[in-house]
Amino acid sequence: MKKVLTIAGSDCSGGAGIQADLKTITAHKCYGMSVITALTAQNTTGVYGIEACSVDFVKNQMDCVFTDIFPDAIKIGMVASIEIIEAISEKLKEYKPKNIVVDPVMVATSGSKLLNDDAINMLLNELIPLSTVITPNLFEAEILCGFKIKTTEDMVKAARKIAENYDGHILIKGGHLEDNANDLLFSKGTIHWFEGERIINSNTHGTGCTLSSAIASNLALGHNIEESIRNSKEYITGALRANLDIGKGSGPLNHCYKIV
Ligand SMILES: Nc1ncnc2c1ncn2[C@@H]1O[C@H](COP(=O)(O)OP(=O)(O)OP(=O)(O)O)[C@@H](O)[C@H]1O
Ligand SMILES: Cc1ncc(COP(=O)(O)O)c(N)n1
Repeated sequence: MKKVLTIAGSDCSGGAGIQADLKTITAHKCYGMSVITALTAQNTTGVYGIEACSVDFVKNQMDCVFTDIFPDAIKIGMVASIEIIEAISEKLKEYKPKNIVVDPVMVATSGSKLLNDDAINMLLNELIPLSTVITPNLFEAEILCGFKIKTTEDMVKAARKIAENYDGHILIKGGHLEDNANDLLFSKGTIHWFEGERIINSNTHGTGCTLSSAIASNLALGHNIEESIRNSKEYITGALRANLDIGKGSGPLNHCYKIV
């Protein structure tokens, strides 16, 4: 069985973060493992508290995973602080795993900050260079490229700008576009669109986490980057279509739609 590690924050309500990742990894019939960077007290209506893990404890978790069950792919989500980013980078350089998907999580859908402002440069300079693919949403891509993104043309310009300082694959997600949910893959100068019909469903808590852990699972299973994104987009579309409606705010996805 292929092994997939998620390095992310915990969402006690199960919709995003570690919990969404492990559900997604399991739905892909891979073995899921987790390194928790922070605990969040959150639900579908908002984030009500964050307790970051100590740096030593993040390193301890990473050592436990890497020295015993070496992952075939890794998804990195909420990393919380400069110190935690440094710890993760140090351990990735030590163990040199392949297939690293970085979802540069900055702000929750509900508007709460999940990354300290002073940590953005560290994310850019330390963690992103170690990744195979990054999966910013429109807001995160704006921070990475330095200008506003409103249209699909802007998405291409943003990807070109980000690629000036980054060698890997860039997937800019169009979930927050006004019309279709089209995602752009920019790989070494080549543009590839993954078109997605917008599904009318306000329950989108954890879509970014789900997509990035689905991509990591597909890479672990041996698919190339384009196949991995195509399969992951299909997975997320199904999970949105399956229309789970729980909680008082923007609810989670339905990961059970494919499980027998
Ligand atoms: N209403 C929708 N219909 C179809 N696909 C969607 C919809 N909303 C998001 N997606 C898809 O879900 C994936 C995640 O994109 P999105 O832009 O929502 O990421 P995100 O903002 O990081 O997610 P999160 O809400 O977890 O922060 C993308 O493939 C996007 O196209
Ligand atoms: C622990 C954690 N990680 C990531 C997100 C982003 O997901 P969303 O934007 O859907 O709230 C989150 N809310 N919580």
